[in-house]
Amino acid sequence: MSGRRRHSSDMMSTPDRFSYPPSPSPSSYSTYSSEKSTSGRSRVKGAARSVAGVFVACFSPPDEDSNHHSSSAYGGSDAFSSTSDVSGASDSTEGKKRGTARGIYATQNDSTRMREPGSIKFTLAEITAATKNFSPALKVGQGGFGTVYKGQLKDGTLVAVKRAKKSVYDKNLGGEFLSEVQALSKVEHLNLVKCYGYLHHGDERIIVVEYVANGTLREHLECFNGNVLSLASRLDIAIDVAHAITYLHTYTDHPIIHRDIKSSNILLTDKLRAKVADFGFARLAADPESGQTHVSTQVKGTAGYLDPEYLKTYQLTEKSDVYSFGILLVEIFTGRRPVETKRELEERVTARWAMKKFKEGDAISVLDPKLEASDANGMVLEKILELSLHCVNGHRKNRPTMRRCVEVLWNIRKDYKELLD
Ligand SMILES: Nc1ncnc2c1ncn2[C@@H]1O[C@H](COP(=O)(O)OP(=O)(O)OP(=O)(O)O)[C@@H](O)[C@H]1O
Repeated sequence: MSGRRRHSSDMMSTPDRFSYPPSPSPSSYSTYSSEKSTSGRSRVKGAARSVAGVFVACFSPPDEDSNHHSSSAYGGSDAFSSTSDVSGASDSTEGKKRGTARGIYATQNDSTRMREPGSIKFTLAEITAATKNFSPALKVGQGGFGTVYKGQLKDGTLVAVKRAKKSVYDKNLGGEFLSEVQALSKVEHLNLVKCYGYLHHGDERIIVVEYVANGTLREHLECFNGNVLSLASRLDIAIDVAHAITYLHTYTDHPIIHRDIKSSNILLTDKLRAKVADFGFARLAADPESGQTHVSTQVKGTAGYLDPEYLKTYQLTEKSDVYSFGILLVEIFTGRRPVETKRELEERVTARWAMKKFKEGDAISVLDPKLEASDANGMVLEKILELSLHCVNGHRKNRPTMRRCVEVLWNIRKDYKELLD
């Protein structure tokens, strides 16, 4: 996302303090922990292995086999066995300067014809009109895929126009690009950024998505607009995100694995409702040779969120998203990034630090200092950490499904409201 990035992360442990409303028993998690079919899996190879290897070494997930069943709910193996110096979420690399839009636009062909109503194909004329010829004034961000512009379609719809950078483009990706975007454009959920369509013209690859006006979750955690996200809002946002991922995982007969759940991919509306962005785009940005340039970009850019079992096996499943979601939960309630390289060693990996405190019965000390350390907030934090501890279990089969996470979060919100009433 934009240039406002930093680093952070963490883990969990077992509570036996806080006599708040009963928390889901360990067994309630294990009910949902059985592994799903391998239908949605993919294998990444090549360069990814070497990059990923670095992170395997950094995190070296402990395989505490003794903690598989109900015991795993409390202190089961986690992925944070080391506090090695991990370079956390770093900025994506800038794409090279592109040819001017005017130059491309001058090539009159099919792409400049007006779009059929309902078509997801955009014409270059539409895109250049919407973005005022890719006006720098309308640039809203830069990510691994390329540059993002705010735009307005003829009918007034605000859109985000994501223009692939050169390094992402490859002729061999043509068919895949189209089929991916066509598939993604059918996915509709209140908490997912809607994909409106694409432009595939010459060496241009452009994706047009719903514009979400109120910045990223990461920016809000940093109070970029001067406002502190309340605990209730954070809980709502966590639930919105869980709904979105659950929807992707249960999407028709072809589950979609997001692959890049992180706070900078969560966009907020004016009413602070969350919309998850960039689902399914990882493959669009993949290097056709290695099978995954963007995956390696992600390994670098979002190290703190990466499933250690994925790093070991290169097999991506829905449970990899669950792991990232667990890290995100810790981030939302501590306010810290998954990896905070400037902190002292024991606090550098946020989830590990938080889990340790949680297990010591001192969860409240990891609450975002911008929030009041009240009993009600403490209760929520305890339960959130308990859930995220399960999500970040080193063994994916012990992690809950996203559907289960939703249920747990609903209960936490219910308990919170009751406590406040
Ligand atoms: N749909 C959108 N609506 C409004 N702004 C957006 C939208 N999508 C992206 N942005 C802005 O553009 C920035 C870059 O987004 P992009 O998704 O390309 O990169 P990223 O997710 O931060 O990076 P990476 O590719 O490494 O995951 C975001 O930080 C956000 O500020």
